[in-house]
Amino acid sequence: MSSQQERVVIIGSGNWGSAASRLIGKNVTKSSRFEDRVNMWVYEEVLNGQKLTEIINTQHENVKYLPGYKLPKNIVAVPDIVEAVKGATVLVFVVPHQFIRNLCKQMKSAISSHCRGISLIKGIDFNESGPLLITDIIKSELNIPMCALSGANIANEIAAEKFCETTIGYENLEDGKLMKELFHDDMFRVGFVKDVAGVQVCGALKNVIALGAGFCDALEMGNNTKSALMRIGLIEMQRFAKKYYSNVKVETFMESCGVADLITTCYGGRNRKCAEAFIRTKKSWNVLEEELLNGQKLQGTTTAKDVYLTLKKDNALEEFPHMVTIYRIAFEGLPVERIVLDI
Ligand SMILES: NC(=O)c1ccc[n+]([C@@H]2O[C@H](COP(=O)([O-])OP(=O)(O)OC[C@H]3O[C@@H](n4cnc5c(N)ncnc54)[C@H](O)[C@@H]3O)[C@@H](O)[C@H]2O)c1
Ligand SMILES: O=P(O)(O)OC[C@H](O)CO
Repeated sequence: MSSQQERVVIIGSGNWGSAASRLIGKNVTKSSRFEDRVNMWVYEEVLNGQKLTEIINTQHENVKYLPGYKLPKNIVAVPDIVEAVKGATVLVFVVPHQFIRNLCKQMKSAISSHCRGISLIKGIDFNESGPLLITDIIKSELNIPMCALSGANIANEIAAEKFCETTIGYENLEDGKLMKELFHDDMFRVGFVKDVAGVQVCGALKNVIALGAGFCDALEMGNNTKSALMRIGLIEMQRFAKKYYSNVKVETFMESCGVADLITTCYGGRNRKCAEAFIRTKKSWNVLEEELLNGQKLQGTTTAKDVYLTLKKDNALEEFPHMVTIYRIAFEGLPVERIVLDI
């Protein structure tokens, strides 16, 4: 190991975190630019009496979040976040968005000034002044430059090495190229846009539109209806991006992180699945998350709520009728048929 080499650390080990570790673990060994060993911070839990970190480090499989796929042996599960990030020069953030702030606070003291990061997180945070990008939260906590990666990327399909594309949003092209080396492969094609905000707004808001797609599926409305809702959703995603991030590029919505992710998530994602079940079973979101996702997390419900509250505060509900209807069906008992009638 040379001291010039990049030390990569993955923060998170869920479904996507584990699938991403397969790409990263393989790619670091192909280039002398990187150390071979990659620490993966794991939120520790015990399965049948054995710690998840021990299972990963001995069986090389995340049997809970990505069963059936081996992780490369150079991926090392570490339960202590400060120990995991020690000496890191590249941080890959891939946790459900609600945990990011707390994790940054925990690791802050161990992060060096020459570190760079990339967020694979699809979510957004909000405070009284408006929406907050996950990369901006990380930047403000850790003071490191950030890229974002998002795309039509259902983790299990990537683990199965089925072809897909993704998009890296960068501010500094050299950082973008470094991140591309970590992820790109014949079956996982990386594209670039100089639009960190656009990539993340797409990734967060498609989760809200996916709830609408699930409601539509519960109504058995068919493909034409779902396509109409997706088209309207895409327009509202763009409108939201322009309203809060004036530099977002319209081309970003044509990349994998935009229209392609919207399509994949409205057909194959967890948000769609839980939203259909929400209507069919009348169970609460928490119960459905617990029953259907085996520890994986829903992002769309929190985002739908935060988007709604932000738009309400800004007197902008009328500009976003589809996202408002989705919120009201999800949280205010609005009849599901309104998903179509409100168009
Ligand atoms: N799964 C996918 O197909 C996919 C694809 C692209 C992007 N994403 C995005 O990637 C991000 C991570 O999702 P994922 O699918 O890897 O995770 P996941 O939903 O599969 O798993 C949840 C993870 O959260 C961890 N966790 C639980 N409680 C925690 C706590 N208190 N603090 C910290 N961590 C805790 C669990 O250990 C687990 O690793 C999300 O923003 C998601 O939207 C997911
Ligand atoms: O399962 P979802 O709904 O969180 O979506 C997964 C990915 O974001 C699809 O690209």
